[in-house]
Amino acid sequence: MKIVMKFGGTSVGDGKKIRHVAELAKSYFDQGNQVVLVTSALAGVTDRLLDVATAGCENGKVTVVTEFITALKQQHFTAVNEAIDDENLRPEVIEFLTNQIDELEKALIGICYLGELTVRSRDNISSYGERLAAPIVSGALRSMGIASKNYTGGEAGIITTDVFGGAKPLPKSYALIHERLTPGLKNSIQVVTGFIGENEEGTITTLGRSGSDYTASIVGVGIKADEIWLWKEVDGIMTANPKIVSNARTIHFISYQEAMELSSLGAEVLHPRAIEPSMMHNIPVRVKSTFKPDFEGTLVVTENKKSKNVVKAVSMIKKVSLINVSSSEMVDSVGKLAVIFSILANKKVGVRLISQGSESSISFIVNDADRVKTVKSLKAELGDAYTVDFRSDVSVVAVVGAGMAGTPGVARRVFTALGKENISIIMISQGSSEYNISCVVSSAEVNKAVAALHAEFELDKPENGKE
Ligand SMILES: Nc1ncnc2c1ncn2[C@@H]1O[C@H](COP(=O)(O)OP(=O)(O)O)[C@@H](O)[C@H]1O
Ligand SMILES: N[C@@H](CC(=O)OP(=O)(O)O)C(=O)O
Repeated sequence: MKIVMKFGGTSVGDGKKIRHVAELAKSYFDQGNQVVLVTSALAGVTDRLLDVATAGCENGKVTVVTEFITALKQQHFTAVNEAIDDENLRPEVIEFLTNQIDELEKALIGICYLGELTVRSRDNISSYGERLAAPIVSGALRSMGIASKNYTGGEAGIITTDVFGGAKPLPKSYALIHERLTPGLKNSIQVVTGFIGENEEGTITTLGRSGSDYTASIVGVGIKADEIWLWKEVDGIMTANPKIVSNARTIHFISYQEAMELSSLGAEVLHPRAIEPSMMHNIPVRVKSTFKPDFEGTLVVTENKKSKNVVKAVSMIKKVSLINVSSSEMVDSVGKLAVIFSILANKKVGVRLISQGSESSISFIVNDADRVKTVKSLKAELGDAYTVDFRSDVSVVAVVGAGMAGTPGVARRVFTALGKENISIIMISQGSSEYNISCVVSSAEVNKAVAALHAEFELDKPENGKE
């Protein structure tokens, strides 16, 4: 089989974990599979890179950068020593990392002096997490006797749009990936950085936070993989976030559509765009636990295997704000909603949920980070005839499942379960696909809401009797 294996930040959290990841990939390669490995940054590194860049831009303190660089070197050099046994290989990897970290330091110091952090330089800075991880993973494989080479996303052929922080691959990427990675498939494991690509001028871009899943899917299409495996710290896609609901269960089969709905409704287990390339080319995606490799995990495929559960999973979105726009001007008029959403589009604000209760008002959910500019621009551009209110103490809870389509009574069960827990519903939204029902509730009650819906739809019970 031809498999793309992606390992997330927790899976490559330190040198010992990287060694485990390399052993896992090697075991599948030794069984006769062709493997391309996509790696994320070591856990927490991307956040720290962005934090230091933001701090450097705001306070200009070069010492903050130098202290960070010392710690970053220490962390990655320790990982090299833990992951790579072959002492002859270590100096080469250390030299590669040193050069990368020197470049990074110069870029960060430049930000301190200029006091400016553009979207382009944010992408450049945040790309270093993966660029430092990939040579260590590749070195660990070579140390185990497997031929291996590491590539940045751009070097592997991922050429993207110019949308820094949310770039998408250009169609020509797939042929390039095929041309560049296919020759090495038979006798090596090639390691590609997740999360990053480059635009047509060769400038680094990123595919959005948690974008390494998306990279795996893109590479999978490029090399015409039989399967894409996303290795995680959890057992698979589960009926709820297991950190919130302790009796959440692994979902054995889920359709592409359901997985996409779940991830766009907050289940952090997958990047929202990750499924799309695989779905377009009908490549099965398997979500597995790095720490329990023999467990089958979740298979994401086209066909939605019959499940007795109408609801497959419950998810939630935190750090959002509810915006409400109302005006009598909206009654009996044409084009007013277009005006409102154009204002948001011009400010590059994405809308996560919409609900229109009456002709005179519309409510929608945006990321909390976009709240201030959303309210300010709506007030400025709509004028005094409109009222713009917001609430920032809210979260979204959603039930997702293809079985909900055409099944009466699901909404009643959602509202009753929340009502029994005294949880007030602030806003409701259902897509016409009927694959989800989403409710906005107070953030203080969202964990309770997830647990209540998980219990109501008996998601703690084995699906189709299967453990
Ligand atoms: N429905 C869900 N199923 C599984 N994990 C979920 C779900 N919702 C949220 N999560 C969270 O998603 C994370 C996925 O695992 P992780 O190894 O962090 O992935 P990655 O490193 O690839 O981003 C876990 O921390 C888990 O708590
Ligand atoms: N390192 C990037 C990309 C990524 O996908 O990471 P992870 O697989 O650990 O979520 C991020 O933190 O956003």
